[in-house]
Amino acid sequence: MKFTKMHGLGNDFVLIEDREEKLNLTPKQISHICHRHLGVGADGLILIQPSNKCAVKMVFYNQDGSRAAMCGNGVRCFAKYVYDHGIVQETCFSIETRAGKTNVKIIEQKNADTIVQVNMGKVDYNPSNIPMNIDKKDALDEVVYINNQEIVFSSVLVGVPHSIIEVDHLETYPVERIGRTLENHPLFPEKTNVNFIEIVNRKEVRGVTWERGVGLTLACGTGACAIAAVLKEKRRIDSPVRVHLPGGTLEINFAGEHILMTGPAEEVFTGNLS
Ligand SMILES: N[C@@H](CCC[C@H](N)C(=O)O)C(=O)O
Repeated sequence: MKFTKMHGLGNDFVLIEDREEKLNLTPKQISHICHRHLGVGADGLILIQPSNKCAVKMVFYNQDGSRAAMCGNGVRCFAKYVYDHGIVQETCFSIETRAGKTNVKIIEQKNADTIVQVNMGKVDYNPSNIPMNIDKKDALDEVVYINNQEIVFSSVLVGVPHSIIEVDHLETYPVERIGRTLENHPLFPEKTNVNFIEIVNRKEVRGVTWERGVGLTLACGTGACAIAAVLKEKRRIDSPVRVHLPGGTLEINFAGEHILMTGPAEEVFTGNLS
């Protein structure tokens, strides 16, 4: 089975063409392929399938084999792959995902990277859609206690559930412990991704993401959009905002209620799975 390894700001993926939709990979096989020692090594696995609604369909799995509706860095890699391999010929096209139709634009080739802009759609603030077990109109500035420590967080849906926690110092904050605990908190029946942020100024934010089904990653595209959306809602930033992540920077713009995410995608190597 042929595969291509790609990444977007260090958030890395194994891409496999499944044009006949016959690949029935089990969660165990997916986590084996993504395993850093026993497999290719990746944060997620992406299948490229045909679509009768859009130009092409992206099926996304996390490193642990769980399915996710959307992946921001993954969709940029996917867009680069289908464009470079002639599966689509246009520079602007639509991709079917479990979160709906996503429009992408191949912007430019910059050294090894292709810069891709993705219309990530509207952010959903309704807790029942996140989903979250609270009876409120939004989940901004909620409080939980983890080991008697008060944690203030906001949650939204950007195709997948995201929670945002503002901290004083990203470098010293216990991101793994709090991330894992909030990911699995009973408030979130389908778990949550957790983003820790420090606001630099009205145009720049630093962040790190604990991803559902993965753990700490070098970047998270949907996470960067969730961070920008929550901070804009609270009038703490202005569009466009640059979200600096351990693997690099994403630019997030607002076009009305839609979020535009711009960033790189790079192919690393190809191979065959035994
Ligand atoms: N890395 C992604 C998000 C992937 C899905 C996430 N782990 C989930 O389960 O919701 C991104 O770049 O958006």
